[in-house]
Amino acid sequence: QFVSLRQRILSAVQKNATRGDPRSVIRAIDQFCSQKEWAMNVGNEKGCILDSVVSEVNPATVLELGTYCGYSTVRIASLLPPYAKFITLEFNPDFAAVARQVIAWAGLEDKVQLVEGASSDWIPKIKEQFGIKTFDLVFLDHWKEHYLSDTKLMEECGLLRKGSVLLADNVICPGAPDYVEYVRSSPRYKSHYFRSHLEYTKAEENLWYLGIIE
Ligand SMILES: Oc1cc(-c2ccc(F)cc2)cc2cncnc12
Ligand SMILES: [Mg+2]
Repeated sequence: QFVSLRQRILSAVQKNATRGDPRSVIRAIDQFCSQKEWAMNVGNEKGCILDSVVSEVNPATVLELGTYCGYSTVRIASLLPPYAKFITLEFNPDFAAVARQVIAWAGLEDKVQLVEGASSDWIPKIKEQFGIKTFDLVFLDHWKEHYLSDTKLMEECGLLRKGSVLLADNVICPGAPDYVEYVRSSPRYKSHYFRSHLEYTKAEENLWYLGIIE
């Protein structure tokens, strides 16, 4: 019967990756998506940029908006210090179900909390539900229409502080023009972008780096 793309990605991980080895999980997904079928993982080129930002920030608290199959979740979780708190929000229950299994295959289920539901519903509850004051790093990789509203919501909920870093995928493709316009014109942020390509393609893409300065 019909097997969904996310199920085929999970099968590729279970077939080709070693349990407890995050790097083999990343490699298995990248091989499947570059050789068999495109999927909207952040991919290896942007993934290396993500890795360098995570290593530089060395965050004690991380929020990821948009888990999908858990590819970037595994990349981030594998670089965090042992005491770090990492929350990833996924709206789609089918994606969340696959991501849980991918994260578990990588042996990282104790490093990350996958929460199902809408970011706009969960962001106001994070402080009391997870005992987190502010986030050192936020990776935005969910619906582009929600980048700006969710960033404003995080500000309003006091989840961002001076020094917090926000990294946003897909500011070109599919694009988040209102978000880029807002953060570029705000005195609160220092922003720059990393030039890259849309995952598994030659199309131009940027990762948008945002540092909160006040
Ligand atoms: O990295 C991404 C890429 C694309 C996407 C889809 C179709 C297309 F043609 C180009 C790009 C969509 C995304 C949705 N959420 C998170 N990340 C995404
Ligand atoms: Mg993306």
